Amino acid sequence: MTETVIEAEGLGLRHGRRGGWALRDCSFRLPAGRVCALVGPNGAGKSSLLGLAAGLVLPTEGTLRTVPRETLAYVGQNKPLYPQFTVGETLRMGRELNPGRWAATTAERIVAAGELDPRTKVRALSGGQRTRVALALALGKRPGLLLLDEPMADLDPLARRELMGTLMADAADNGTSLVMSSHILTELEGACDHLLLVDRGRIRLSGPIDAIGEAHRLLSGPAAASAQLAAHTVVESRTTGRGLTALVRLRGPVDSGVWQTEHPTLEEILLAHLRSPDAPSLTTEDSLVSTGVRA
Ligand SMILES: Nc1ncnc2c1ncn2[C@@H]1O[C@H](COP(=O)(O)OP(=O)(O)OP(=O)(O)O)[C@@H](O)[C@H]1O
Repeated sequence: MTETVIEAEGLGLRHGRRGGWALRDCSFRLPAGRVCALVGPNGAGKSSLLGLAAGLVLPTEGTLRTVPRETLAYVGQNKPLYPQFTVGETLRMGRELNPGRWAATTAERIVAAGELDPRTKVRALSGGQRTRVALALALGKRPGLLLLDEPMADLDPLARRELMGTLMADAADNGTSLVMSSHILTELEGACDHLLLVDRGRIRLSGPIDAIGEAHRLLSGPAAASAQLAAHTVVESRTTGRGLTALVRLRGPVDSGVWQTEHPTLEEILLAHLRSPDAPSLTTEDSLVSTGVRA
């Protein structure tokens, strides 16, 4: 089995003793070398999951294993940087904190691509410019696993495209595993090959994007034939007049004389799951937690 960079089992998190569960009963495995989209609506638990993976908070229940701390980098939504440092001092700090592994050229190239003057104080930077410095610091660390909480949120479209390209190139060249959160799938689709859909603190979908796509079909047919759907796992079904459309996971053959079958888009799959909170979740083969596998 491929190396694992995150393995969660029965993971749960409560913020404070009186708080509700931000995450509950989450089990999944992220194989090394994947670029993973962590998607879900506002308040779903994405930041909580990244905070747990980054070791910023401890689980209330269950376990999460990940890579050693020195090979992990995390860029949170608030981009914690020292405001009184200049950009140049921030990169020097990166070098001093990561002796022997600091990728000076990578970090400097990211900063230079944003035309940032190394003498500018961090507090004088815009939100998007701070994101750039935070990404330079994170990639400079040459992480084995890079966790990014809504990295693209305050970047303009050009910077977004350029930095996404830099992240992808780094992942390809150095085998960096990436987890990027967003509540907008289209922001990450195309760049990612693995998906974690979190909703109301639960993992709803987990696995390679190809496998998740392949597992689902969109069926259209007469509402009168709806009983036939019981042979499959129905994620969502909608009736319009005499017609019925259903997003299903097939468990056997479909009568092609009755149903028209299509491959749904990833967005259709996600939206159907979000609209149907009671639909069973799906964890595809290689992201199943197998007891005994060490990270
Ligand atoms: N520090 C905290 N104290 C108390 N509750 C919190 C705290 N942080 C998050 N929560 C709660 O935990 C749940 C999950 O929040 P989280 O920030 O992980 O969601 P998210 O998916 O990242 O959302 P968004 O897309 O809006 O950033 C929410 O109900 C939120 O109110």
